[in-house]
Amino acid sequence: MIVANNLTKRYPGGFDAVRDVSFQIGAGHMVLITGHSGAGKTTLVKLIASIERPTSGSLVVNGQNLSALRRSAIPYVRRHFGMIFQDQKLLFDRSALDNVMLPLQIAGLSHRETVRRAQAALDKVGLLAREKANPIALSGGEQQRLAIARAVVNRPTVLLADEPTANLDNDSAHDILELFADFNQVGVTVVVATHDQSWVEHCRGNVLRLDHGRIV
Ligand SMILES: Nc1ncnc2c1ncn2[C@@H]1O[C@H](COP(=O)(O)OP(=O)(O)OP(=O)(O)O)[C@@H](O)[C@H]1O
Repeated sequence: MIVANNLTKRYPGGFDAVRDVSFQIGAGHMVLITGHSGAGKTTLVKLIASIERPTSGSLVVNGQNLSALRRSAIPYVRRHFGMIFQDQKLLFDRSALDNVMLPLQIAGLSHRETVRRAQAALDKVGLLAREKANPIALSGGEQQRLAIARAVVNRPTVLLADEPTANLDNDSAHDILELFADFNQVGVTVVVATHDQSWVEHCRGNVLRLDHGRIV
């Protein structure tokens, strides 16, 4: 469950990218954040991911008030999130499998369990046959699926994505939407910021539309 009350983010310089926003996202729901360019979508996703901190208001995720957290507690909270950002930050000096193994290595899992889970995640996104490939050798859609495998390998309760289908052709974009829907089917809360209209149809009533930082 994600509950925002009167959430505001003011960037240095005094610009309010998110203004007095309140909403609730139920556990296991799939919710779209949409709106014009500059409306505040990325900022809202970063607030939920605790990459940015609110200037005022409260944001409670899975019962924890992120606005009141000590900085040192943030990495622990982030473990509940799988995150997919426009700049995927894939490591191009490692194989696809190594990229997906990384979060599990950081979490301290045994090598055997790390390989097993990373291969299962690659299988889920249809990339197991490419496990040894360098990400540079993958298409845009495949790189995005690799980023998704890495985001879900830690079994997050919330999957957050910012424009996950930007720069993809229609077919690849559709595959990504289906993948998110599959994770949502098994109970993962999915929050996606996008301009892509095909997601609006899929998410039906669960759309947060932003206009100049406010929900409309
Ligand atoms: N770090 C920052 N410092 C100052 N202003 C910022 C910063 N990040 C974003 N902004 C401003 O906040 C507003 C909202 O930006 P944001 O990236 O959240 O919008 P968006 O809806 O995701 O846009 P887009 O669809 O173009 O990615 C914009 O006017 C942007 O210029």
